[in-house]
Amino acid sequence: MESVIVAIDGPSGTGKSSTSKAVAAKLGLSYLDTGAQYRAITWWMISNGVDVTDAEAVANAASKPVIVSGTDPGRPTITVDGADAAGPIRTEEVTSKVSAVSAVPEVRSLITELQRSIARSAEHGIVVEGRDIGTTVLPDADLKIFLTASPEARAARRSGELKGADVHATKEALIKRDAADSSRKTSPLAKAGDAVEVDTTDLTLDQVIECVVTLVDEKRTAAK
Ligand SMILES: Nc1ncnc2c1ncn2[C@@H]1O[C@H](COP(=O)(O)OP(=O)(O)O)[C@@H](O)[C@H]1O
Ligand SMILES: Nc1ccn([C@@H]2O[C@H](COP(=O)(O)OP(=O)(O)O)[C@@H](O)[C@H]2O)c(=O)n1
Repeated sequence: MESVIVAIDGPSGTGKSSTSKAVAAKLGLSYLDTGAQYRAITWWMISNGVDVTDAEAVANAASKPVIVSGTDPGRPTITVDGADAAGPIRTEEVTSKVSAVSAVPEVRSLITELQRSIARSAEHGIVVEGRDIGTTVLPDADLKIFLTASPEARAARRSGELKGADVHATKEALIKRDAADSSRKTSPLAKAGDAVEVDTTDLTLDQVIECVVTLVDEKRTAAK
């Protein structure tokens, strides 16, 4: 197997970004954070006065922003209309509004096409992380992983990143976002039938990375 495509899905705080970046760096693959793309389009909607609760308004504006993702796992980047969006997409406002924007089918089809074209052009292969990569974006991925963890572990990890954040409030917000992402009509957060589920609650990040690298190696050996 020359080039390998790895899909890593799961809810917030399960370790998708940290695992995907490290696995891609170790194996010399590209890396794509699809959540950052949905956050970027949400940031553009907010900055341009689009009411994110108005699905029709969001759909009408969806093709306007130009979103570009840099796929080096050592230095992933994201720009919107040429402006660096890495900071602004992580605000609480974007986090609270992203599920509404990402549920709009027009947004999903545009971003899905963008993701497929990035995956196609990755010379040595790519690790793509998100919510619907194994089910919808790249159903033919060589390896699909679905990460899970208890809500308590996920909230503790997330609030550890946000200075002064209350673990209880973080847990409630996270559960609300999972519910919205899992219940939307168009490509909801879901485990693909052929994905390997890894519960990261009691694993260190290094153990999760090791587990995924081993699974990729096994796939490569089997394909020889
Ligand atoms: N297995 C783990 N054990 C402890 N902390 C972890 C583990 N995996 C990730 N983390 C930490 O949890 C936080 C969220 O991880 P991240 O990779 O951003 O998750 P996701 O992309 O699924 O939202 C980060 O601060 C990361 O360092
Ligand atoms: N493939 C994807 C990735 C993210 N998303 C949406 O984008 C949001 C932000 O994703 P993220 O991966 O940045 O979220 P965190 O897990 O990092 O908090 C999710 O809550 C989903 O609403 C999606 O719909 N499909």
